[in-house]
Amino acid sequence: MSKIYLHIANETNELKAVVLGIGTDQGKPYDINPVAKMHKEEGTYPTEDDVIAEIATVEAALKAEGVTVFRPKNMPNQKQIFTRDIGFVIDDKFVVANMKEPVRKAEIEGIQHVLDQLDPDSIIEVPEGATIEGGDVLVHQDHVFVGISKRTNQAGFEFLKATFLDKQVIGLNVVVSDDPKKNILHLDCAFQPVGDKYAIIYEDGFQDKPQSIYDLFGEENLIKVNQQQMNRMFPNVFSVSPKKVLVEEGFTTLIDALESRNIQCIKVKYAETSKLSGLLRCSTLPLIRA
Ligand SMILES: NC(=O)NCCC[C@H](N)C(=O)O
Repeated sequence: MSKIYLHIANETNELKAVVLGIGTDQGKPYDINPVAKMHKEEGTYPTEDDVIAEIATVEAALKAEGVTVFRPKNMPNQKQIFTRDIGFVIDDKFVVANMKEPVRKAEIEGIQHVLDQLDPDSIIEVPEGATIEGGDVLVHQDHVFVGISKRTNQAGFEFLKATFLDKQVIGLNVVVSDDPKKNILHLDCAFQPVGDKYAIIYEDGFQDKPQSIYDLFGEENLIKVNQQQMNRMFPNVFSVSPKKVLVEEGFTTLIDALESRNIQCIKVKYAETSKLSGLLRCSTLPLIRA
């Protein structure tokens, strides 16, 4: 079996290998976050066929960029779209997430064939009591940003801090609400580095001003989005390199903002999947970046 040599130092370096979610065999609609709950109640929940079709366009776009794309094995009655949350890579370590929502705990079994290709010493398990989901973890060279959210608790943050001693691990409390317009499900719904020095940010998604982000990026390099844009998940794009980003095709103001900074946008349709409260970063689990 060929080995996978993990390497993730940031959110933007040239992408070499990724695990992209699948939309098949999802089982019943779930309401584990306020946005999905709203769509379930209002009868606007996305169909399985639409989600499958949208993910297929992402797969094609990634392959066109020369990226090796791994997929989860289909499991009956499991939503396996948002691979980002089930595990994450920091440098050469794979942290197996401890999912807060019981209904998502089995998803990791779908990527066992990927885990089998890793050096067993590179796999880190999260201790009981600590919950962490990958959407709350963003690596930025010597820094790791950790969203403390409904899904990732203080113990999860402390665990990462104690495990990655050579990193500065920064905890950021995000806004947790039952209101679908206000809730920040994971840190990557409110913040994401992009390009070689920029970051997309929804400032009101944090309980306190995220000073560390201002200090590290500089306010002039922050691409600020408003609540309506956050609700459409503008911060949740996905970089294939510092010069190229996958973006939902309807995010025209963001596309302009990125292109004016010399970041090329690969446009994909992902609006139906976004109704589950996840977009492109949420659907991808990078394993290797340059
Ligand atoms: N990183 C993310 O924000 N992931 C999106 C997960 C959406 C999924 N429906 C959930 O509620 O867990």
